[in-house]
Amino acid sequence: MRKNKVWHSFNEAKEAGKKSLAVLFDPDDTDERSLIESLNVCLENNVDYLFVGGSLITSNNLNEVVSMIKSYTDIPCILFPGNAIQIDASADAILFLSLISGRNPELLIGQHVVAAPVVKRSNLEVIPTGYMLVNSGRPTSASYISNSQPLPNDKPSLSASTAMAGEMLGMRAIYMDAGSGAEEPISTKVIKAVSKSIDVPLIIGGGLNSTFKAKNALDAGADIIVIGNGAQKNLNLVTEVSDLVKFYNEALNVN
Ligand SMILES: CC(C)=CCC/C(C)=C/CC/C(C)=C/CC/C(C)=C/COP(=O)(O)OP(=O)(O)O
Ligand SMILES: O=P(O)(O)OC[C@@H](O)CO
Ligand SMILES: [Mg+2]
Repeated sequence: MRKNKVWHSFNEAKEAGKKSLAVLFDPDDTDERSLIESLNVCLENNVDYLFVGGSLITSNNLNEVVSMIKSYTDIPCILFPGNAIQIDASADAILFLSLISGRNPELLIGQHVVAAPVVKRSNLEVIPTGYMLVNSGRPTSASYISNSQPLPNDKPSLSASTAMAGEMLGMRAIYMDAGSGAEEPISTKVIKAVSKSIDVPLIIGGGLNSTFKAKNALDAGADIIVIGNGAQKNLNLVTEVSDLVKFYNEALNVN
């Protein structure tokens, strides 16, 4: 297992008050040409992390996507797996997600038992991550596939207590997700409550398809914001959101 290089970069940034941007690639929605185009934009804009994964991957190209990311960029490539078959040893790290918002044992510990020997043999950096789905209006792929009930978007203390429990269990990051393509992102009240309750890095994603929504998440306390669908539909969003993140970091004088 690699030393905790990626996690340290999450944590050092957080401690310095620095915000980071991750772009999510879903292998099912990625072809070679658009991937190269997107990677160039990520490189030009100094995107901090590249996440790769999906709730359900029907294609067989996880390895190709990771290999292309590794050969075109030196941006850390981080697996964001929907299940135990989404493991590729050539990535840099894996968010070892446990779905702590749900009560489905398969996603709390089951897939992890299946994945553990494969991950152990790899050189992947493992980042134990409490994954919390938050209701975003309509069901998302992640809420449907996980057969779990997301946290309500208007009960900050439920999310805060869940995140605290995850941290107390030893999770080294919390990823709160409204789900890919969410109609509504996670409310700022929920993000604020969670951010105040934990010390580990807080990743926020789902439905961040405008700079306005990205800014709200950052203002509320997100350390890392993730954009997926929005970037896929409009690559300019990567430039706009990374300019926003740079603006924050310059204002903090931590660039
Ligand atoms: C630790 C290992 C190996 C697996 C963990 C498995 C767990 C707990 C998964 C959590 C539940 C889940 C299904 C998460 C999916 C997260 C993800 C990669 C979302 C990406 O977006 P999609 O949900 O694919 O969006 P689209 O509907 O746009 O395709
Ligand atoms: O695709 P979007 O809506 O940007 O969501 C990104 C990610 O958090 C989904 O799991
Ligand atoms: Mg998907």
